[in-house]
Amino acid sequence: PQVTSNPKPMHLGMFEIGRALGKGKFGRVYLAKERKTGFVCALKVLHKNELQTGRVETQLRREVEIQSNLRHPNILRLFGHFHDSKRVFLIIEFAGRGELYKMLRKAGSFSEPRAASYVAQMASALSYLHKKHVIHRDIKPENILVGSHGEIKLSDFGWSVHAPTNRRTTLCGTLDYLPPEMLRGDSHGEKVDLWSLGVLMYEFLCGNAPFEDTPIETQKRIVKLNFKVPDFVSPEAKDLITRLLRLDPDKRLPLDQVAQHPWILKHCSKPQTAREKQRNNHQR
Ligand SMILES: Cc1cc(Cn2cc(-c3c(Cl)cnc4nc(-c5cn(C)nc5C)[nH]c34)cn2)no1
Repeated sequence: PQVTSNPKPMHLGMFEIGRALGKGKFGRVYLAKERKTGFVCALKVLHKNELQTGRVETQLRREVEIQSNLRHPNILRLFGHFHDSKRVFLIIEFAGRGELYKMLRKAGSFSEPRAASYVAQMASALSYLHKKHVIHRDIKPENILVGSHGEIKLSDFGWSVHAPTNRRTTLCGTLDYLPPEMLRGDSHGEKVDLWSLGVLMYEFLCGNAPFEDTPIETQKRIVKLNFKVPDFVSPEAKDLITRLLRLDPDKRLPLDQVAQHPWILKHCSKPQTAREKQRNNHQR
């Protein structure tokens, strides 16, 4: 829906509701079409009573506040929101190819060119976020969707905050992606997303997270940096993973150097236009 200068109140009747696309802890997501314009979107329906018991209203408010102001090709758009007596509705960009983690589970692991393309797109999205001093804090395959041209879309800003900060809400879900400073409850900054990018890249290439274990063992392995990159991973990819998975946040490779890393350049150099090919051939 185009946001007009005099926005009319939004309500459920504006939308034709289609099939369920997925479900999360506090509700479901449906395919939806705005009746007036035919605009297709995803409508996330959350139940107020469950939000209250889950004490996640603050996170939801933050998710709406942060995500509605973001504009980047690799960040899922939040176009607007409205509510009725029982439910909150988020009008979200529809990602045409669905959830990345389902693709990862089906494929087992991704090829190095495919993983490099995803890591490069993530680095671009995170660089945009960090320039706005927003940290995502919950980078994992489950929070990445895929657009209709195969581009990735970072979503679920329920854990995002403005840096620096420390955590006030109890952690829930997998610990696999948490950096040591968040496990310790220390104050932390944008560099937590660099650690999670390293965990994400490892999982893309290996099919499992580097510190995957029982919750207690995972925490011990994270703080001791106890992981091994399998031999089938190329030396360049292993180099990038080890430059991101550093206990000291200040030693993690900055995003602009991630984008320029040999492994990324090897797989992601943009295809040359015919003119560029012609010019390069003349220069040989
Ligand atoms: C509640 C709740 C559920 C979820 C997880 N979730 C996200 C979606 C979703 C969104 Cl938000 C936007 N676009 C989507 N496109 C799909 C999709 C496309 N195909 C071909 N298959 C699927 C599935 N899902 C989308 C659905 N569930 N987070 O909070």
